Amino acid sequence: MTADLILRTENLTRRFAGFTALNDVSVGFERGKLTAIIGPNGAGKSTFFNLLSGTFPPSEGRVVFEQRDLSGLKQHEFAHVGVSKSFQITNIFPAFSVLENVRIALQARVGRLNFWSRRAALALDDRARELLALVGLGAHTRRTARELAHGQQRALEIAIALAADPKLLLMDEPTAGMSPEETRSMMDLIVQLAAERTVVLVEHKMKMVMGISDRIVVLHHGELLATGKPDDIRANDEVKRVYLGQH
Ligand SMILES: Nc1ncnc2c1ncn2[C@@H]1O[C@H](COP(=O)(O)OP(=O)(O)OP(=O)(O)O)[C@@H](O)[C@H]1O
Repeated sequence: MTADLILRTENLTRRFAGFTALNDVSVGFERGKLTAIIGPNGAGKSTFFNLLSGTFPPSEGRVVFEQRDLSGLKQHEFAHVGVSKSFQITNIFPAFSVLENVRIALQARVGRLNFWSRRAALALDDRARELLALVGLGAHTRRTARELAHGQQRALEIAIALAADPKLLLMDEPTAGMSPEETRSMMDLIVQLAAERTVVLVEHKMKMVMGISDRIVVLHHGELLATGKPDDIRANDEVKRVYLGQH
């Protein structure tokens, strides 16, 4: 049986001034699954993420989402085709309330026309509250975004990414800089989100994603080292060798 792939890369390559950060990576991502892209420092994970999310174009090869070649698509067009991302860097309006931050993201999606109808505005508020409840911020809707703890700001970014109702959610090191407690609740949230949509996340810490991912993609020196189920990856000698001494 062939897997139902929502996203695949074909010979994806990215060079920076002659240095090849990602080399000839062809890999598929299954629909409805949680896939983690892992690899040691400098493996090419961020480069891969930025190519998947359209931050910059490949030097060679292509990214295909639902049979559509995304090459040449502008950054904002990714959300329109169903791909949203949550960044490592915060992407929120710090002076606005938590609710407003999500409402603005929802507004961007429905367009200007509906904005002046009171009913439409209330529907947006309801949806924003729903998304905030989903990410665990239901009790914080009126606070300004800058008042939130780091982990809560990351959760807010996710609510903003979900406002586009993506088929595919891309996350770059979602637990970076988090306390152990924040990390645990973020992992729970990721599992919950992955139950309803395809999630691809980049993560430096291998142990953390092993327990929650359906599939793992391992990069090393910009190349695809292995791909498979967590158990296969754990047992893979090359992966063990690459990670030895790292943790
Ligand atoms: N804009 C750039 N210009 C030049 N070299 C770059 C650029 N971006 C990345 N690189 C190089 O490409 C390689 C892969 O970097 P990348 O950030 O993709 O790795 P990574 O796996 O995300 O690493 P880390 O876990 O340390 O974040 C590194 O050697 C890096 O120095």
